[in-house]
Order: sequence, then C-alpha cells, then structure tokens
Amino acid sequence: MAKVRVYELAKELGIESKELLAHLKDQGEFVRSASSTIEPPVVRKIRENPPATAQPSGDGAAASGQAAGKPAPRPATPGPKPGARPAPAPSAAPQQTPAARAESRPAPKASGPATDVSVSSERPAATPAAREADRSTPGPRPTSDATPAGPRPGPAQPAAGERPRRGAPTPGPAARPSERGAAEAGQGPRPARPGAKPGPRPGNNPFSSSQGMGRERRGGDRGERPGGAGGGAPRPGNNPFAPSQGMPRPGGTRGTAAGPGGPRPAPRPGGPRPNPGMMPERAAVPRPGERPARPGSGGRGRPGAPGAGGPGGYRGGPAGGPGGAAGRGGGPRGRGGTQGAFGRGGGKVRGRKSKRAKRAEFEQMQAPAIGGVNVPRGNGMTVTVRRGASLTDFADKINVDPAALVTVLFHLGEMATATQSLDEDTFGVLGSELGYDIRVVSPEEEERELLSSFNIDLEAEAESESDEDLEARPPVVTVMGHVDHGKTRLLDAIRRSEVGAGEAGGITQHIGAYQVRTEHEGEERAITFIDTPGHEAFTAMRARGAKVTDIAILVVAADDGVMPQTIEALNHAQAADVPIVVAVNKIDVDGANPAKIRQQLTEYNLVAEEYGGETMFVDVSAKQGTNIDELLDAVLLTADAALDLRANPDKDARGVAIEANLDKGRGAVATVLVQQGTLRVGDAIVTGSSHGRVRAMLDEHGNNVQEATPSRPVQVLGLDTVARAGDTFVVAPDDRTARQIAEKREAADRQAALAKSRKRISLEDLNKALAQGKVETLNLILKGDVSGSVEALEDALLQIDVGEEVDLRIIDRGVGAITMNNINLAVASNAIILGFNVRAEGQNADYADKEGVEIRYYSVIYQAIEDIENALKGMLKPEYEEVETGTAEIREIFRSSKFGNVAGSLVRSGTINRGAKARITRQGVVITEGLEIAGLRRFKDDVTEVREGYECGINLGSFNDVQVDDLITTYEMREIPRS
Ligand SMILES: Nc1nc2c(ncn2[C@@H]2O[C@H](COP(=O)(O)OP(=O)(O)OP(=O)(O)O)[C@@H](O)[C@H]2O)c(=O)[nH]1
Repeated sequence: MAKVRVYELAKELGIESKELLAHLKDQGEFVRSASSTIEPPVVRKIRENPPATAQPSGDGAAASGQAAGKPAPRPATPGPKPGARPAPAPSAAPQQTPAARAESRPAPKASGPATDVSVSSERPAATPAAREADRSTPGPRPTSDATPAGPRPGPAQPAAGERPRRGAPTPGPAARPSERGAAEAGQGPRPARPGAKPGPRPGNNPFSSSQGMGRERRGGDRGERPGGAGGGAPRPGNNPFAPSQGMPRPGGTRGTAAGPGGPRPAPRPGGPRPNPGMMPERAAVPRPGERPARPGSGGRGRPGAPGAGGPGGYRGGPAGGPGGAAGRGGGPRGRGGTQGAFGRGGGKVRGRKSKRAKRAEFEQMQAPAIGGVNVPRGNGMTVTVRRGASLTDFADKINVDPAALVTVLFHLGEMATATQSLDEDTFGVLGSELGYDIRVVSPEEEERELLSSFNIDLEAEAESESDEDLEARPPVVTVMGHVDHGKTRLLDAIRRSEVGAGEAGGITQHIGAYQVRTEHEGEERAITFIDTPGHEAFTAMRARGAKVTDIAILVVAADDGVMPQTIEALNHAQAADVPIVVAVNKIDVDGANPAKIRQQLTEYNLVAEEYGGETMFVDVSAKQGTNIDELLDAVLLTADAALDLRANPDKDARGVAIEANLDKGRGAVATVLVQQGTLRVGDAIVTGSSHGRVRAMLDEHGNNVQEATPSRPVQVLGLDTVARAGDTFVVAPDDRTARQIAEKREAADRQAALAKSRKRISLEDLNKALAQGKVETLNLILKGDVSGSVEALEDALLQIDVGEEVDLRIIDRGVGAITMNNINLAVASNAIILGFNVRAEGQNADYADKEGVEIRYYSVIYQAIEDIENALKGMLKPEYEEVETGTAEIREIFRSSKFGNVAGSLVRSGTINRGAKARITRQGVVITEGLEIAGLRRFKDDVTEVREGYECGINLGSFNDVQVDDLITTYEMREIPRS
C-alpha cells in the first residue's frame, strides 16, 4: 500500500495541508512539506484523532462519527450525556468533559492523544469520588432502609480509583482486566448511585468491545437500575445470609432487579452471557465468617474485605460497586433462594471454625509434641491441684485431653491412668516437662479454696475485722505429759476447782472439753481445757490441720522426772509453737524433787523463770489439789504475755470438732470448740463431711445453751453423721450450702485417701527421700508385746551408725497393740511404726493404710535392725510382702480327742483357706505365728475355703492354745519387686 502524503491526508480530513503539516510537526513527525509521505501508523493515528479543526469526512468521518455518536443514544444511560460520562466530582467535571469527548472517539494509540487517553484513564478515578459524592446525596434511592448501606467513601475510594483505570476505554489489554470478570465490570466506575447518572463509562463506547466494558456496562446498567431503582436490589455482599452473593454470578445477573443482576438483558450485542466461569475464583468467595456486610450495611466493605461489596469486595476493589449501591437492603428480597443455592449453602458447607477451635489450633501449633501428642506449654503458669488429684483433674485445669497427658507421662517414664491419683512428685515431673508449676495444695489451702467457692472467705473475714470487732477470749489448754505422771488427775483437780467455785451441778459430763472460771488478779477469767489428756489428741488434731491449743500444760511427775514422752510432748508443743506451762506434779510424794525437773528441762529449752527463763513452772499435787489456782494463774499470765487471744464474736461461728460419737438416743453428737463468731441453736453447720442444723447445744454441766462464743466448747446435736476429731466446722448461710460443702469434703477425702495409698514414707523409699532432702530424720514408733523387747529393740536401733545426713529418732515406744494414737503420731511426724510381735488390727490397720503410714512387723529383733540399717544405707531389699487373706474370730472351742482343739470361728473378713499360713493374736498381741490351717470344716463337711460372714471349725494342727475371742489371721507372702 502506497504511502499517503500529507496533502492527501489533509484533503481526506478536509483540512489544509499546512495545518496538517503543522500538526504533524507538533507531533514530532518528520515531515517537510505537503508532499512528504506519512508512515501508515501515523496516518491511522491522525485519522483516528485528527487535528482539532478537522471535520470528519469520508471513512474517517464514519468511524469517528460512530464513536462520537454512539454513547448518546444509549437507552440505558438515562440522563448523562457522554460528556458527563466520568460523572466527575463537580469541580472536575468541566475540565474533563472535553477530553472525555475526545476520548469517546477512537482512542489513538499514538503518543499525541495519549495525553487524552491518560486523562481519560485518570478520569474514572474521579468517578468514584463523584459517585461517593452522589451517594451521599439523597438520591432516588428508593429504599430508605438501604441508606446506611450507602457506600462509605473511605473504603470505597482507593479501590474505586483503581478499578476504573483498569477499565479505561483504552482498547486492548487495558480493558481486559475488566473483562475478566463480571465482578469488576459490574462494579467498576459506574456510578450506580442515585443522583449519579450513569456516567460515560467506557462501556458506553460501542467500539470498545474489547475494553471489557460490556460486562461493566452490564453491571453498570444493573447497577443503575437498582441504583436508580434503588438499593432494593440485593447486592450480593449485601445479604448477610448469602455470603457468596458477592459474586457477580449469573444468578445475580439475571436476577430481578437484584444487585449486579439488575440486568440489561442484552448489554451488548454479542456480549457474553454471564456464566459461572465469570465468577471469581472460589477462594475469593466470601465466607460466612468473613463477610462484613450486615443487613443494611449496603455491602460497603472495607477494601479488600471479601464479600464486602459485591464484586468490588472480592478484590479489594471499589466497595460499593454495583452491588454496594444497588444491593443494599435488598438482600432478603430478590432471589434469596437462588442466592442461597450458590452462596449460603456453599458457605455453610465450608463451615466456620469457632474462635475456640482456632485458638486451640493456634495453641496446638505452639505446643510441644511429646510422644506424638501436643500439649500446650504452660510457660511457668501455676496450676493448683488438690491432694489426690488425677491427670484428668489437671487436664481439666489446662483444658487438654487427659489421654494426651497419660501419653506424656508415659514418655516421661511414669505410668498412670487418667483417673489415678498422683502424688506431688509425679505432678512435679509432668509440670516441669510441660512448663507448669503444679502446686498440690495443702489441706489448709484446700479448705480455704473449698469454702471460698461457697463465698466463705475466712481470710478476708479476718482481714476485714478491726480491733473494735475483737474481744478477749479464754485460752484453750491441753494437758500433756508422760504416762502416769498425773494428767487425768490434774484435769480432774482443775474440774473440781470449778466445782469448788460454786458452779451448780459441777462438771458432770465428759464432752471432750470444759471451761473453768478462776479469779485472776481480781477478775474472773475463764480457761478452756481439752479434756483428752496426752499429746495424742493434740497430734491427731494437728494431723488434720486443726490448731486448737493455745497453751500446753506439761505435766512432769516430781518423783519420776523427765521421761521420753515428756520430751515427745514437749517437742510436739514446740513444733506447734504453743507456749508451755510446766506442772511439776506429785509434789506430795516423798522423794519428789521439783528442782531436778526444772534442771532437766533446761536441756530442752524450757528454762524456769526463777532460773532466768521464760517458762512458768508450778509445783502441784493433783491428788491433793495443791496449787491448782496457781497453775491457772500461770496459764493466764502466760497467755497474756505471749498471746493475743481475741476473736470476733459477731459473726457466723467457725471452730473445730473436738470429739464426736454416736449416741443411742440423740444420734450423732459432736463437741465443738468455737474459735470465732457465735454458734447458735438453729445454725446450719458443717463439720468435716457431716452437716446439719444445730438442734440443741449442751455445756459441760449438761445444761442447754442457746449460744456459744469464742473458746466455748459445746456439745452439738443435729449433725447427720459422726464428725471426726480435728475437723473444722463453719456455720453456712443455709442447709443447702452446708450439705454441699460436706459433700465436696467427702469427695476430697476420698481422693486424698486414694493418693495416700502411696506411703507417706517407707523404708523402701527412705534412701531416695533422704537424697532428695525430703527427710532428714527417720522417725520411728516402736510397739512390742513386752517392755523388754521394746527396750532391746530401741537400744539396738539407737546403736546403728546412721551417719551425718540422717537423724534416727524413736519418737514413741510402748507395749501393746498398735493403736490409733500411734498411727496419728506417725501421721503427724511422718514416722514408721515397728511392731514387734504386735499388730494393728481392724479399723486401726485400715486407718494406717488410709493415712499411708507404714507399719512393719517383726518377730525377730535383728531383722528389724537389719532392715533399718539397710534402709538407711539404701540397700534394703525386701523380698516378700505379707498379704492378709482372711481373719476369723474364735467364738467357741471344741475339744476333740481326734483333732485336738477345734476353734469354732466366724470369718470376719476375706476367706480362710485350708493350708493357709496363720497367726493368732489376742487383744492385738501376737500369740503365735507360722501356724497352718490344718483342717477347715463347715458343719460336718471338710471344705477348702470359708468366706466372710460364715462360721466354720478351724483346726490348727498341734497348736491348741486357743481362746475364745482370739483372732486367727491367715496370710500369704508375696514377692515384691524393688523399684
Ligand atoms: N501422790 C500422787 N499421786 C498422783 C498425783 N497425780 C496423779 N497421781 C496418781 O498417779 C497415777 C496416774 O495418774 P493419772 O492421772 O492416771 O496419770 P496420767 O498421766 O493421766 O496417766 P495415763 O492416762 O496413763 O497417761 C494415779 O494413780 C494417780 O492417782 C499426785 O499429785 N500425787
């Protein structure tokens, strides 16, 4: 094709050659004269964009005429002239209009018109602003409820500015992005706003089919409609129930006046019908959890908030695109069903993770994997568990699966089931692995926690009390001392002194404690005495965490001197930080040497006042009642000097159960000592795991009392079960709370009992405990059948070379069966009991077991010594463990010439098997051991075993020294592996 010359083109364009020449030169073309040739691309460019004065003519006119004329007749663009197409902001409009006009012609590719193109491409950037301006003007938006849904300028702008650029009328690639998705097309620069007449969107240019405006136009048109017709059109993102509606999907397109779908049936001849392929990628579909659009929110979304504003929302595009404008308020209308089919259902299917699930996921990501399970790290967090807690309890506290903890523990070398009670050490191992500081709470803390869960906060109560609330209360005194030094007699003497004071009726009842009044420095003062002498009761209560005693009277017989139990009692009192008053008793006895007692006790830090110390010593005779008043004076002086004994009587009572029993006529009876507050008849009370309403209260004289103030012991009637000595009591707000506290305590006790099934301390783990510094002293309690063997055992044990690290102490010894007191002392002192030919039987054995006290039985002294020695050296190798299989009580003895004596017995527990090993005990003392059940009969039949509750005849072979009431215990020896 021949090259066109300047004059030819000028002629074609209907302008003068020199004008064209000048224009070309302005454009930078290398032309000299009218006969110069012009390169075809330049020709095309000029034809497309002739100089301003050019009049369309010929071909070019046809082309340009089309370009210019097309937008105007567009029926769907009500109002706006093409020139107004950018719908610019008012100020921008005038300048932009001409350019826009020019732009409506075929866009030049050449650099010259590029300015215009750029202007035009910028122009839409103004459009959103205009739209926003329009949006803000109350327009013909029909649905007023959609108003709040109006596009927020803020979020819409940036994206809006972007979008039009992409959709600029520049043919070619620039237009394509718009074409890519109906989403963009639909929302783009088109002002589907009331008042914002649809501007000259690129889509108005029928020649820019490749601009992607077809769809934009669709969207725009749709938008216009609803925009004009208002927000009634449900914009996808507008419908909170249709998360995926934001898509300009076919449904929307076709939808009634619905949002983007407010359709122009034929947006552009040949324009593609919307199809699912136009939908944005699936991932862009807003999910339920992401949709920001609430009803009425108009689908404006934050830029980039998926689903915020219809299509625009997906890509962070101009929020409030067509959907944004059109869809507001319309969600529920239109074709909700269709929307649901595409959107909501899909959203549901994908589901949404709850915050909790997300958090758990996050935590799991942070969790260490031990043994293939993930458990969140504690990062030093303190977790408290109660005694006897299990992995399940701990798991509950840190919100993990108990099974995971079982696995973790297993990988740490400890085997435990999820519900098994664990000891402190095991929790320690687990805690340090997982980063938790697991604290096994003490009984006191546990009690505090329990009560505070019922809004009974004893600490806060105490803190809130001012000095004015507190009133002086009598001291509570316990009498302790060595056996036969006169404790009981002294308590009697004190009680009698009260009678002597003229109390009507005297103290006739033993209720576990009593109060006496005495004149002290001209003032009548009361003193409360715990009527159970000996440190056993004292330790029993301490073992339960109860602190009852304010002052201890240590009774020492002047004719006997300081004895082991004197020291023991003294140690207990000092350990409990209880001041001591020494009663040097039996001064009436010949040979009594009170001075010697004073001198002996100085070795134990009890220095008499007359020797410059702080301890008051009073010489008394319990038998003769000598110096009893002086003793009471000394108690009060010591109390006043060493203690601040005050309590608030004006609150609900709190205290301790001193004694309890089941009375045939009155039911469960408990003697309680009120420590704070005032206990009244009718109060709902809970002590330990028993509870009830105080039906009546009796004092030590048997008199009914209506109320008991601090330090007052009273017998309480009305509890449902027998409380235990040392159980604390509180008055609860109501019966129900009292019952619930009792139930919780019972459950806690059960758990604690399970945990205690692991021994407090045993010879087997002694060496480990010593190594860990848990114990520095091995406390032993010796019980034997005769005093000679006990002494021999004690002497032998004390001669064991125990080294520097450990102290071996024999804290109690005695003759006879192992009693509850022995066990309580072992509990309080973490001691091991050695039974030499004696045993703990029945409930005592059960109690020891429950409390985790180890009792070792021996019949040969050297075995006991060897065991202790080996335990201290860490070399104890126990091979066998004795397991009791049954007990039978002898009811009758039948003499048989053929078999010898046959013991007619009742099986008390377990089973008695023929051939089993047996021992005979008489009142807790072993009579003989190593026997065998040689014959076993039920009536006339020989049997191999007899179960609990059945009677039988037992023949012990050649052993005939059986008596009625003897206990036959059968046992077997089981090998136990050492850990
Ligand atoms: N002569 C004399 N005998 C006393 C005195 N006090 C107690 N006794 C006697 O000493 C013996 C033991 O007295 P208890 O009061 O039973 O001694 P205890 O310390 O309570 O003894 P246990 O209950 O076994 O621990 C009794 O026979 C009393 O009569 C005293 O002051 N003078």
